[in-house]
Amino acid sequence: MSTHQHVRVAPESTAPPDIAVEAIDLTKTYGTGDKAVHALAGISLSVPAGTVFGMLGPNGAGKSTTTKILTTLARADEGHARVAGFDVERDAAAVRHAIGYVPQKPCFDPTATGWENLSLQGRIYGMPKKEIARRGTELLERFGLAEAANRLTKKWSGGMQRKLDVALALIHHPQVLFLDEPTTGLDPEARADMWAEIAGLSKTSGLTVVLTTHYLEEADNLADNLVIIDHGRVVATGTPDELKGQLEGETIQIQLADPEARDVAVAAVTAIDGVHDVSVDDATLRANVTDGASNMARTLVALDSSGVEIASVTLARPSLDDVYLRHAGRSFRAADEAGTKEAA
Ligand SMILES: Nc1ncnc2c1ncn2[C@@H]1O[C@H](COP(=O)(O)OP(=O)(O)OP(=O)(O)O)[C@@H](O)[C@H]1O
Repeated sequence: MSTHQHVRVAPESTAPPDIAVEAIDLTKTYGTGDKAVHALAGISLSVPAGTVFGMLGPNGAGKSTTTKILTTLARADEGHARVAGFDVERDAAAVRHAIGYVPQKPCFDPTATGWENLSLQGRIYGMPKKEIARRGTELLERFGLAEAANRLTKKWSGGMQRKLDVALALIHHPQVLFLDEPTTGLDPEARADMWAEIAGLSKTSGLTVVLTTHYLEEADNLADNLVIIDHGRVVATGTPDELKGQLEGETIQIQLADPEARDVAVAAVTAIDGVHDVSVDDATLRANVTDGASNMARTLVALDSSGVEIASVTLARPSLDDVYLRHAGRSFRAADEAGTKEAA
């Protein structure tokens, strides 16, 4: 792992398991009494080896806590987890050797060059000098950092620094790479670049990647399978397409001119046959419709007859936001904002 600590060499393991990560009923409470925060209320998940797995959830959902337990940095109160075939509690040292971990906060040394950072990381893992040089060169080239390798990393761009963090986590050839919010704070171009790197890692190196994100688009783009986490529980699981496929038809999204009209609007739309899962968040009303074109027309007529003014209307295929809304009862954005406020 990429935190600066010594780890023992892993015991001989048999062939890599088909399931790279498995968690069963993990619970975790921080604090006690009135101050207790139930961060995890029974998280279970299973990650096939060689795939990208997404843990998607709003701020405060429990993604980082789950990652910390799987990377041996925190202990669950209850439940079990195995990573790369090793139990996270009984074989913690073996787990640490089998994984790379990129936390939310940068872990490179800004006062050292890229090359010095990689070299130090290799020494922490007890790798021979020649192997550090070989693997370091390979990683610098793979991430397009070779030209900058001898410059101080504090002068690198945010995207380059993030890629160095990933390279550091990969120096010792881990089987499973954990990425905690890998693209938070990056500009759109650097984010797209990082997505391409992450997708490439599992496709070309057979690495298992477990990433946490609160970007719906990131999970949709990258994850072969994902869990949606809300309030410390898994509320939905599947491939992005399976999850979206659970919602039949299309989604109508209507921006109300006056948020005060939302109750009247919901009542009017709910009464229409073929319109389901009507919800409203501030001034945005959403509903699923089986036959988009004709139900869109009926919806607009119903709102007009009820005296509800409309600012704009869109019709779209269901997104992961709609999946989240169905399971959590509120939009992802609203939950994300609430989670940020709770944590403050
Ligand atoms: N060390 C801690 N002490 C007390 N409460 C904590 C601690 N770490 C996390 N929490 C709380 O546990 C809950 C889950 O936090 P966690 O960081 O796992 O969520 P998250 O989904 O990763 O969110 P974020 O994206 O904001 O990191 C939150 O309510 C958070 O405030």
